Amino acid sequence: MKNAQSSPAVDVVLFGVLGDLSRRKLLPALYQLDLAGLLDESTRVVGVARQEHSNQDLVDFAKENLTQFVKDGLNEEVLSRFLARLVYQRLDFKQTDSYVDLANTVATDKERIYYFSTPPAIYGDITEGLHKADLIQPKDRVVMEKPIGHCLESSRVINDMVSKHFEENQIYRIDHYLGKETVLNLLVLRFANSLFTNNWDRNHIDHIQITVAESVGIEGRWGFYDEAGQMRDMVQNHLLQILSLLAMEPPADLSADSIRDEKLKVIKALLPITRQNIKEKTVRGQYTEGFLAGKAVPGYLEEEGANKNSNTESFVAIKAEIDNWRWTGVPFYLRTGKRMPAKHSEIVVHFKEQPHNIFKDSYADLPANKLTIRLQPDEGVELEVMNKIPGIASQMNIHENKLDLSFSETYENERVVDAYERLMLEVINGNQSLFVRRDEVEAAWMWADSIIDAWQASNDKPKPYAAGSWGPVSSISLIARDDRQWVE
Ligand SMILES: NC(=O)C1=CN([C@@H]2O[C@H](COP(=O)(O)OP(=O)(O)OC[C@H]3O[C@@H](n4cnc5c(N)ncnc54)[C@H](OP(=O)(O)O)[C@@H]3O)[C@@H](O)[C@H]2O)C=CC1
Ligand SMILES: O=C1O[C@H](COP(=O)(O)O)[C@@H](O)[C@H](O)[C@H]1O
Repeated sequence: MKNAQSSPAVDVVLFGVLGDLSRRKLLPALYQLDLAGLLDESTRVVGVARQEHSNQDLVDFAKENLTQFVKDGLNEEVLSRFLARLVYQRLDFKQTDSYVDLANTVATDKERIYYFSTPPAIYGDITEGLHKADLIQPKDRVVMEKPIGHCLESSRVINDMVSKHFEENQIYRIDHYLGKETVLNLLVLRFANSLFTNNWDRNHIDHIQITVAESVGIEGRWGFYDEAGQMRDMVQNHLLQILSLLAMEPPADLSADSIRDEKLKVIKALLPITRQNIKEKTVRGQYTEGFLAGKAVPGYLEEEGANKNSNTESFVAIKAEIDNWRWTGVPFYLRTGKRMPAKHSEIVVHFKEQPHNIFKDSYADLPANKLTIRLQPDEGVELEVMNKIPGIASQMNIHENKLDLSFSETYENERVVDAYERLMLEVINGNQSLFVRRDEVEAAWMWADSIIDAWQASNDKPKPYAAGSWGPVSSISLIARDDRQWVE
């Protein structure tokens, strides 16, 4: 189908097509683009994996997973059009001499998008294999999933190997939080509203809380997750990306590098957390058995495939500080964890209190204004303000109220697009703005590595918290020490 935005005809080559990310997110995202008429009629999806399978097996696999993961049901006509785009190619990604097989499958007359949905340790092998089979042209692009590496050093090795054969303008380091509607809206909220633009600094803001809570556990991903933990899986990438968009200086424009330059400065200005201050600045936790939505769930150490002695954290809370003109003295409290009471991610900006209260008779302690940005679910923006209660009494009766902009109510005819859909389209169209540059990844690792090193050196075990709770008690103390509390 020719589309209104006329995206180019491409071959999307999905390495790891039978994996978890592909079946839950990537194939559904591509289907949705097809449904929206955003794929060129000759665009194909070449699924690559190491088992022997036929094209029909891939079609059956895709159909089963699209049925499960595409919300709002499937359109039969679009489904058959989409399934007809699929081609399967068997390949052991580590056998770098065997990519000639792939060369016989992918198109030579189209731009190619190589999507690495595999463990990052083999990104280098895949790049080498593609190079040896002469499968990299200047217009081709590569998408690398996060986390890139396990630490700064391993991320450098991986980036070096990929950069040997791809230029930086061909490399799309994906952080799917950058494709979320509400995360993108941070730019609009901050830079299209003078109310916020002019009050977004240490003179007006007391502190900021960023919570990314998940109710899921590790979902059968023990092998990957236990090596990573919540710090590498979520903080090093998603939370630092949110933090940097929230805290960056206004970019000159919306171009990829203008935004990335500003984000990088924020990450570089984060005060290091080291062996000296690790205990006061961070808390790490691990869930034990508990209840979620009334259902008993196992603890981390009882998950399928678990090593009972694992000290990997499934929860992290951090008091982060940005050492620059705008933010000195304003803590950013971050917390993220698995098996928390609900999937609930939000940013709460606590403005400073009024210096003086002329409404003491009706309200002794005027609360500060609070801006809540609901990232997911129930996307929206909410501002807590004080308001007069209507009435004839001569005394002013005032109370706290909310200006609430709910996306689902305000834009009821618009679908909230999944992050992977948006990002896949950006790659197809060759726009790097919503992807992460190498220096950002490295600066983020540098900060995260210091925390991980300090945890290892302290030998402390992660603090237990019951599944279905908001994390270990010590995460409450982390913020209470500053006379503040988490917004629940
Ligand atoms: N799952 C998620 O929700 C998210 C994942 N990511 C990232 O996406 C990437 C993929 O993750 P995920 O899908 O969960 O991982 P999976 O392990 O589910 O999938 C990886 C796929 O790569 C294949 N593979 C691994 N090694 C080789 C090899 N040598 N030759 C051929 N195939 C190989 C695996 O094949 P086989 O099945 O035969 O082992 C598997 O199908 C990772 O980098 C992860 O960090 C990022 C965000 C979210
Ligand atoms: O990257 C990852 O993100 C998911 C959470 O993503 P969301 O879009 O559902 O908020 C997380 O569960 C996973 O462990 C991590 O790898």
